[in-house]
Parts: sequence; structure tokens; C-alpha cells
Amino acid sequence: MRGAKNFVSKAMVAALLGSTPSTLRNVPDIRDVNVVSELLRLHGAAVDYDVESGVLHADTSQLQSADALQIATHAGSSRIPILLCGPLLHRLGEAVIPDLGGCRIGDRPIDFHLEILRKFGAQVQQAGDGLHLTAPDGLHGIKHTLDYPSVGATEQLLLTAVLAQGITRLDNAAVEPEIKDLIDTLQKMGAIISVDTDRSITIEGVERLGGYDHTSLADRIEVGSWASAALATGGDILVHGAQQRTMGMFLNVFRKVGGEFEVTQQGIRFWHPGGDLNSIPLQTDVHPAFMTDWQQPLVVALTQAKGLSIVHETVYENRFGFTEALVKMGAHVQLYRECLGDNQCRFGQRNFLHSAVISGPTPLKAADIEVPDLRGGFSHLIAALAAEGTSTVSGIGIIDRGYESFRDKLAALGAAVE
Ligand SMILES: CC(=O)N[C@H]1[C@@H](OP(=O)(O)OP(=O)(O)OC[C@H]2O[C@@H](n3ccc(=O)[nH]c3=O)[C@H](O)[C@@H]2O)O[C@H](CO)[C@@H](O)[C@@H]1O
Ligand SMILES: C=C(OP(=O)(O)O)C(=O)O
Repeated sequence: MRGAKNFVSKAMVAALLGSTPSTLRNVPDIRDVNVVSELLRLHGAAVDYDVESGVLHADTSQLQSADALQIATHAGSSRIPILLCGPLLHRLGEAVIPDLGGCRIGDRPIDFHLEILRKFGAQVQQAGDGLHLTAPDGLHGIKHTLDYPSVGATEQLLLTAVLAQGITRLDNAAVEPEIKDLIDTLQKMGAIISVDTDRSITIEGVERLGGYDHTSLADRIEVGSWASAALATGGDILVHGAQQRTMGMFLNVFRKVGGEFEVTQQGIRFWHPGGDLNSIPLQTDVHPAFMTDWQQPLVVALTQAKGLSIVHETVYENRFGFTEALVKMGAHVQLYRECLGDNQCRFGQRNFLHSAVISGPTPLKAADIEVPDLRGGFSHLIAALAAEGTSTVSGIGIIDRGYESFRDKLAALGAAVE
């Protein structure tokens, strides 16, 4: 496996800040990379991606404003375009942003992003379904506290602050490994950024940034997905390129459920040792806790664990829709509006089915399933492989957003997939 969807796409946006070319390595062949490449090209960047070697070159020295109609053709394709705001305002003085896409796992507002951009000095106007931004007086450093440590809003602030005039300080920042890699990349470009142990980040704006040469960290969500597949199917999978340093909390949980793993020079090998799997209580949360994107694949494995597992999703209000298909396949999953965990999250006492009780083990039977979102889709593939009989999973194109060559990988693991 190769680099992280949730880093590579942001590093490509960061290339826009550099007045000399950038080279990104370990880039996976996934749809989000194509979408961001196209968006950069629409702004005059030369982007060259070699699928075989995974090396992407981006020359952003000659940028120009993009045609709004062409930008609009990317509406709904990904959430990354909102991160173009700061870099485009710095380089071109204006930004046209299409309506956002991404997984429908909650409302996913962009209020934090817009508040941050406005504080820096951006003027934001609705333009059709998208946005048009300008910065008539330039962008100036800010002091800001996030109400919630949003990954995207932290990245928005970083990508805007590095070339803004003066100092920016962010409190309650997200500190996911992908954000740390983005900070390393920006530092290579010439940025001055310090991260404190209390989730605060300080950025001293500089006048100019150059390009970078950076190798992406591994995709920890893909690693957790294959690990969960090994548990759910009673299998044994070596994930080449998996990095232990980004997987800490997942490995703890995997071990508690009864899975075994071995960290090797090549990656991490995950397997089901036989016998019963253990049920567990689990809460998703911001890093360094158990990440929300691991939740859906792991829940499939928990349908095969003995006893009651309780999963409290605290990052998104609507990330259990995929369990409907699991129930159809024979799993016992009951959803609750209450916070079933010690974190009284933002979604408690409201109308969101954001806690799940899974009782197992239950044999799964084949079904016809429509993929709801990226991780839910991969989870349905795992369930289909664990089930008795042949399932039909439709809408699998969504899975190409984040899992490189998953059809080939499944075939290599011995799955019969047509
Ligand atoms: C492309 C990418 O990197 N996607 C990841 C990123 O999404 P993304 O950056 O969109 O996720 P955020 O961390 O921003 O969202 C977390 C929570 O904050 C809320 N929120 C966010 C922004 C805002 O302006 N207002 C607001 O209320 C969201 O609705 C959500 O409930 O981090 C998530 C949390 O690790 C991951 O699940 C996604 O895979
Ligand atoms: C939620 C996800 O991605 P996005 O933010 O791109 O929708 C994900 O990768 O699981």
C-alpha cells in the first residue's frame, strides 16, 4: 500500500504555495488525487503523476485564475477544494471554490473554515453553489481557538497562516499524523511552525515559500481496514508499508478484540488466531484516540466477537448508516441516540443515532448491498467476504476514492470478486 489519502491531497494543495516545483512521493492512484490534480491544472499548474513510481511533480510557478464554469464541474467530488482558499488568495488574490463533496456521514458544515478565513481578512461570497473569495487588504495573522479540533479547519489555518503577514496562533488544534506530515512539508517549503504539547500551533508568516520534496506517510485508514478484514474473515494479511507509529490506538484495540499482529520490516501482519473474538467498548475521537475512519471496518469484525460491543461515535453524527446492510446480512446491531460512553459528546441529547450495540457472533449471509460512502463501502465488501454465499455490492466506484487497486488486492488475498 502507499501514501495517505488524507495527507497526499493536502500536500498537493500546499504545492500551490510554493513558487518553485514540488515533488510528492508514495502517491496512491486514487480518485481524490485525480480530482486535486485537475483543480491544480485549472489554475495553470503543471501536474505530472507517474502511477507506477507513485511520484507526483507539481509546478505551480505560473498560476492563473481558473474559469468558474470549469471549477463548477468538480462540484461534489471531494472536500479538498475548500483548502485551496488560502493558497489561492495568497498567490492570485482570489479563489473560486466549487460545492464540496466527500462522504455523507453527517452534516459536515464549513463554518470553522469560513470564520478562520474571514478573520485573516478574506471576503467570502456565495457564487452559485460554490464560493468566491477575495482579500482586498491581504491576509494577516490571527489568534484563534477552535470549538472542536477539526482536521480540515486546522489545515485551513496552516495553509493560510504560512504566507500571512505576522504571527498566527491556533488553540485546540487537531494534531492527526497527517497534519504533522503537512507541517513537516510546509517547513521544508520555508514555513516557520511550532506545535506545542497542549494542542496549540504557532505560525510565523514568511514572505515566500519554495517547493518541497516529501514522501507521504502510509495510509493508516487503509491499514486498519485490511486488519479488520483479516479479523472478520478469519484471515491473515500482511499490509506492506504499514507504519506502527501511526497505528498505536488501533493496534491496542485490535489486540483487545483478540486479533494478533506482528510489526515487521515490510509492514504489519494481522491475523485471526482462531477461537472466539472478544467484544469491547469503544469510542471514536480525535487523535491520539481511536479514529472515526477505523470505526466502520472494525464494526464488521465486531459482529463476529462474542458478547456485546458498544461503539460510541463522537466525531460524526451520522456514521452508522452502513450497519443497516449488516443487519440485513444477519448481524445484530442496535443504534442509540444516547452517548454510550464516558465522553458526553456534541451529539448526545439530540436526534442522532451515534451509538451502536453489537451483539455477536452472528453468521453473516449474502445480500445485495448499495455502498453508502467510502469506509462504509469497504466495510460492506468485508461483510460480503465474511458472509456465506455470493453478495452483490453496488456503487463500488466510491471505494476508489480512498483504496488503491482494491479489486486486485482482494483477488491477491484469495477473494472471488467479479
Ligand atoms: C479529506 C480528509 O482529510 N478527511 C478526513 C478529515 O475530514 P474533515 O477535515 O472534514 O473532518 P473534521 O475534523 O473537520 O470534522 C470533524 C467534526 O467537526 C465538524 N466541523 C468541521 C468543520 C467545520 O467547519 N465545522 C464543523 O462543525 C464536522 O462536522 C465533524 O463533526 O478528518 C476526519 C476526522 O479525522 C476524517 O474522518 C476524514 O477522513
Ligand atoms: C470521511 C472520509 O473522507 P472525506 O473527508 O474525504 O469524505 C474518509 O476518508 O473516511
